Amino acid sequence: MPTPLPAKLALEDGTVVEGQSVGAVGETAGELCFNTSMSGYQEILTDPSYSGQVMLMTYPHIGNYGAFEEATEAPRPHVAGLVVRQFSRDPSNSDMEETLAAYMERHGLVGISGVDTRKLVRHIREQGVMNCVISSEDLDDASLVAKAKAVPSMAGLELASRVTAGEPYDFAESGERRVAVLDYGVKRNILRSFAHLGCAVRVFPAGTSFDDVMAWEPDGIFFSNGPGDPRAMPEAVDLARQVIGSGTPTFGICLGHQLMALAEGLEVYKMKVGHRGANHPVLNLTTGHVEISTQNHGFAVQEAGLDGIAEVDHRNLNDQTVEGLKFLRFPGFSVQYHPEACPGPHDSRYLFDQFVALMDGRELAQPAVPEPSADPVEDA
Ligand SMILES: NC(=O)CC[C@H](N)C(=O)O
Repeated sequence: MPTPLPAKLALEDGTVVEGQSVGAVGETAGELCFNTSMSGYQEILTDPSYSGQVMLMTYPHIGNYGAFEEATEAPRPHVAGLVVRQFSRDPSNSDMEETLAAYMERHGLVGISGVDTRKLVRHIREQGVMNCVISSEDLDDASLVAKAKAVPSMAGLELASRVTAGEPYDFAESGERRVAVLDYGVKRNILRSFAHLGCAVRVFPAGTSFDDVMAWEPDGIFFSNGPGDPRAMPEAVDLARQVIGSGTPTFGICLGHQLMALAEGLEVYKMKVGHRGANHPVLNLTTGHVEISTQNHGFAVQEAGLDGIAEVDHRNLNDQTVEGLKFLRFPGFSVQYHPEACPGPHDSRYLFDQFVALMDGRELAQPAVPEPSADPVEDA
């Protein structure tokens, strides 16, 4: 195996770290984020919500089960770059179609390994999220730091137009009810989740007019996840306002949740450090149960001003931030986290069933949680 080329990671605050090039040789830039998932690197790399973000994986060993199409959330990677502690260059897995290195090279994805990821995470946690550059071409510290400083801030950045569908398309043509998906960078498993529950699913590009969405006669409207700052998306907020005004059942995930909140006059803010991982505890305030959730967001809905507009029905147990809203003025709800998982646990999958119930005009059933067994061996 050839010796990997040297690479550097530079942060806008002047921090520079040396490592080895992984994936494509080249240079990339974006907001440096970290994800605490212990597996699922492919789902993370291909999540369109990560457009414009360089992903640092806190799990120390990445690439160890190779790469395969089935584990992707989109046809290509969307992260701007990858930062890892140890990169597996010679993985072995009967399901893999290629190595992660080959996948990254094929898609021009630049990465760096050999980085003290724990130290960097502690740095970002203390200082707040910041922009960075990874390069295996330019190894001059001052030049790299200057490039990192020049990366536009994520605050105020509209990125959904980069990843939305070019044309409307049917993901599932037939079903008992029709879900119109507003695509700001939708993950495949959200579409699969609706189809699996017997929904016809039509995906509409960002920028589709209210009339064009309604002409399809949807039973429910879904605002998808996606990259960037929702406050820089006035057109999408306007559309959400029209949808809300029509009284059509509405559901939103992550960016979609933020857009629905903005449409109802609530505020969204940029967090010091976002939530990204597959192990974040969320309290369901209706059932009193804790869900272990998948998360990927750097913005959040402000709790102030909710009176008469929405109730917080899910809350993050790490920092108490708003994780879910039940709206009071129209039939709709939204979550900041990811019930579609991919990667992650399925504790929150019931939210898709609840949306189907809302479209059908049925009572929203709460998820059944098994009683813990007295004998831990029985659980195994
Ligand atoms: N996964 C998402 O939809 C992310 C939403 C938004 N871009 C944020 O970072 O908060």
